[in-house]
Amino acid sequence: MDARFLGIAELSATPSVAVVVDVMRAYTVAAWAFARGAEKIVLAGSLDEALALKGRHPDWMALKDGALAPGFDAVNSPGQLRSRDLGGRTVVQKTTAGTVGALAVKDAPLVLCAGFVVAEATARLLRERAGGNVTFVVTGEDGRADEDLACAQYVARRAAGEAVDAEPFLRRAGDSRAAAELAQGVRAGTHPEDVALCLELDRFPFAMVATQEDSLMVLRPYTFA
Ligand SMILES: O=C(O)[C@H](CS(=O)(=O)O)OP(=O)(O)O
Ligand SMILES: [Mg+2]
Repeated sequence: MDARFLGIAELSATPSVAVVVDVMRAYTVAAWAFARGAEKIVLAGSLDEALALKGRHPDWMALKDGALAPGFDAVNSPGQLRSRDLGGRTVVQKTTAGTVGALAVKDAPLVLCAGFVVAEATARLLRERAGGNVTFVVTGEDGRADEDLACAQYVARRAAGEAVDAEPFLRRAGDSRAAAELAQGVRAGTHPEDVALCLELDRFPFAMVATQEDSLMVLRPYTFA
């Protein structure tokens, strides 16, 4: 497997396989949403689109990063989301980095969204499905967010079949700017356990696959047989 690690702005051609990484916090939140019963997550391109979707589907749950805003039901916090019952619900998610990264590769034949919580399942799906080039979209900080880069590099090595000690990768993520800002309350819409929840390696057994459905980018869990 040939792995490339690119920021969103560095994406030029449509990759054949894309792994969109957002550890803090979009794809940790998405994984928790599925763990709490959500059926699917629609990745919205803007706050207005998220609100319009919610307007057309009042039973859907609209989620944004930052502070809660009128029309939205939840924020991008795994600590807050993990106590919600989302059984059968559709979530609409709009965040600064994670959802933008997935929409940037929406035409790729295979798009996975990942964080540490689904690292091994993501690597397993890559081992099963991706033989050649894999583009890891490092969504944070123009491709330099160390929590995302560390996770991407870890998954790439596991996908290549290497035995890898996860601890240095998790430590890098824990020392990242995003972790510090979340812990210090610099970012809005947080929970005290958000950083720890984002660093739970393989918390969930499923991968997350995004596909286009009726012009929407829709994320669903992928469970192995
Ligand atoms: O909610 C998050 O952690 C970030 C937004 S911000 O950097 O805190 O403003 O969004 P994400 O797309 O999950 O990185
Ligand atoms: Mg992020």
